[in-house]
Amino acid sequence: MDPKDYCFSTQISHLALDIGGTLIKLVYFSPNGDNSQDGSIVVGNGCSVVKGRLCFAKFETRKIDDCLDFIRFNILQHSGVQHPNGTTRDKFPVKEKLGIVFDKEDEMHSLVSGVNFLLKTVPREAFTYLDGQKEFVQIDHNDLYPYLLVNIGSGVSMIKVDGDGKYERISGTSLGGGTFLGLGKLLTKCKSFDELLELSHQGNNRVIDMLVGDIYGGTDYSKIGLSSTAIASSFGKAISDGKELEDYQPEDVARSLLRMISNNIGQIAYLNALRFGLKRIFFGGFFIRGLEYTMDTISVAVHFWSRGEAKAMFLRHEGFLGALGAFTSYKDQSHSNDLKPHHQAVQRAVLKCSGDDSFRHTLVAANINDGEAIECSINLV
Ligand SMILES: Nc1ncnc2c1ncn2[C@@H]1O[C@H](COP(=O)(O)OP(=O)(O)OP(=O)(O)O)[C@@H](O)[C@H]1O
Ligand SMILES: CC(C)(CO)[C@@H](O)C(=O)NCCC(=O)O
Repeated sequence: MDPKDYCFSTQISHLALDIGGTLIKLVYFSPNGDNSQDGSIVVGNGCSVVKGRLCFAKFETRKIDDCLDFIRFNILQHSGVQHPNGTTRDKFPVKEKLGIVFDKEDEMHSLVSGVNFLLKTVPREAFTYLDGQKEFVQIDHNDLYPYLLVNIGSGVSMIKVDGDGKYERISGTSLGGGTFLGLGKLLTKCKSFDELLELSHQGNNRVIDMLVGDIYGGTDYSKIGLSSTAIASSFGKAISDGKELEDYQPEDVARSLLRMISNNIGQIAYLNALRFGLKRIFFGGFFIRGLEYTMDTISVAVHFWSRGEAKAMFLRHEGFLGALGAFTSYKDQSHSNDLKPHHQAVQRAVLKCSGDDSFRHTLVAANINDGEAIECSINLV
């Protein structure tokens, strides 16, 4: 288990789930203990406001049962929701596994809603990262659109956003976070994303990447704007080094791989921004993980190719865009006559569970410290 994982108990009243190719993202609302007894303050018209926090957790998709146990424990223990037969131990079909109803939301729609929500409501959400400097960007709500959203998950989606609910997926690439982790595991024998990142911190990409200087006798190719230290060919030195994989340090391989993936995404993003005349590019997805080297590489690629015209921006809650967007669509249910508690799920994955349905009576572990909680209140109609 990840050392950052720890056990805890919290109260979940509303939740949204995004089940991706690599990770499951969970956004849930946890009411404050200081609300009135049923957790809400009535404000009139039968409307009540509940104060609390939006919390974030992530789980590996292959360990979906941990996620379901986490939700089940925290919803059932606190909210008194009962399984149909009143016990948490019995088997029940996958859809009913949690004893709650999920409404499905479109993935791209959720991503866009998530970013718009963050940019409009959460202060100091967006920032630039260049030359080791993180600078928060003041977002003018009247001058937010258009922008390009680049979501780097297992694969990469590029979406032109023109307004609330106005967007088009204009491009994508299968060379994304999954490629980095998949190739990284094969090439370095590391077991996890964190291990691969740790390796990449210590590595030197120049050992394997072929630089412009390697081809041009140590000099810049200034006529076409390439410095001697620019990468001419990722992994290119391996062609003629006469080395086997084992002869390279895993740290250097990890570094080259991270650089290659980040550079490539930065370049494709820029080209798409150019295609539609977009000046602002927001990068999200769990691949980024707030990592300085990744953000720097992407920013440099965008800066370099756009000659400073376009700006790469990052988001504090980068990994939870889809789940947040699904969460924000709760309001769409406000006029529903259906009194069952609905929760949101990004529509893209079939829930898969192992055959073992026995409920563990331990507190379930979740990696909850990845996204800062957001203080907020929700209206219940
Ligand atoms: N703890 C982690 N475990 C596994 N991958 C991680 C972890 N942290 C960051 N990553 C990176 O994030 C990527 C997954 O990002 P994200 O959760 O945004 O995408 P996804 O929803 O799983 O994929 P997709 O949207 O393509 O279905 C992984 O492929 C990996 O590169
Ligand atoms: C398939 C999705 C949308 C799933 O999140 C994502 O992994 C992705 O955008 N992949 C890239 C696919 C492509 O455009 O080549």
